[in-house]
Amino acid sequence: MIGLEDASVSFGARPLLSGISFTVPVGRSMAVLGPNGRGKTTLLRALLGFQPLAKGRRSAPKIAGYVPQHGASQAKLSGLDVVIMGRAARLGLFGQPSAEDRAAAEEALVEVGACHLAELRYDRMSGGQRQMVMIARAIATSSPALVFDEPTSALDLGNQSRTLELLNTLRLRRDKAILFTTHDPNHALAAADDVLLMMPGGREMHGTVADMIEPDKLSELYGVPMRWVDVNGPTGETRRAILPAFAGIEAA
Ligand SMILES: Nc1ncnc2c1ncn2[C@@H]1O[C@H](COP(=O)(O)OP(=O)(O)OP(=O)(O)O)[C@@H](O)[C@H]1O
Repeated sequence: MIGLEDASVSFGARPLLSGISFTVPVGRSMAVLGPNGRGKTTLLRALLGFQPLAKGRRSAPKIAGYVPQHGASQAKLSGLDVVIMGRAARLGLFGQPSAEDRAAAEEALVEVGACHLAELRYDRMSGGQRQMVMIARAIATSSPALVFDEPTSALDLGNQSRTLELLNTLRLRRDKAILFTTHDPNHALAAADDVLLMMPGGREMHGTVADMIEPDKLSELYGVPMRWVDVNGPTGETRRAILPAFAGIEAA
């Protein structure tokens, strides 16, 4: 289980998170949505112990699979080496990766569909390729907690779709607590059970995807009118998507 209980974070005199509580049990996935600068990254960092709490408590396993929004450069390491680093916390200070660690890293690369990145230097990869490698690294930890900060932000639509399918597959195995931030409510529809809406002005709302991902709440969250649309899926099924009606978009 991962979560925060009555947690507050301040930067200097500025309170950013105030008495926030949520839990993500093993077997469920929660999406966090909120406007830029509202505190989503800070919330993840507080949960993982990278950001001190002014008040409250956090629950997280000692080793978590974490994909930060902006990964470090990992200069000159291959994709596989970066994924093997996900095993590092299990190795101790001077431990060398075993054949088993290597196999787990290779398996994680297969799982995210990024075997072709194993030998490529990480610092020469595109933003999207790095993101896939970092997701593999998180999976390679074998932690029961996976925490992703905007895991699809650098990905094209095809890779977004594949990554969301992967997140959904991980969700449906029901053996991990998964938390991810996103700016697209459709990502919550695709891969989450629950949603935390960090509303403007400091309020939070928490509930199931069905209760949280709906036009009125999202219009309030972003200040943009939202509407449901039906889109045909590849096998003729109807998929519901929720879209912003940006100014300039003509009525359908
Ligand atoms: N170490 C820090 N010191 C001071 N202020 C900080 C620090 N880290 C974050 N902040 C501020 O806290 C606020 C929230 O930042 P955070 O990155 O958590 O937002 P976010 O919701 O993830 O934003 P985005 O959607 O743009 O990624 C921002 O105003 C940011 O400048």
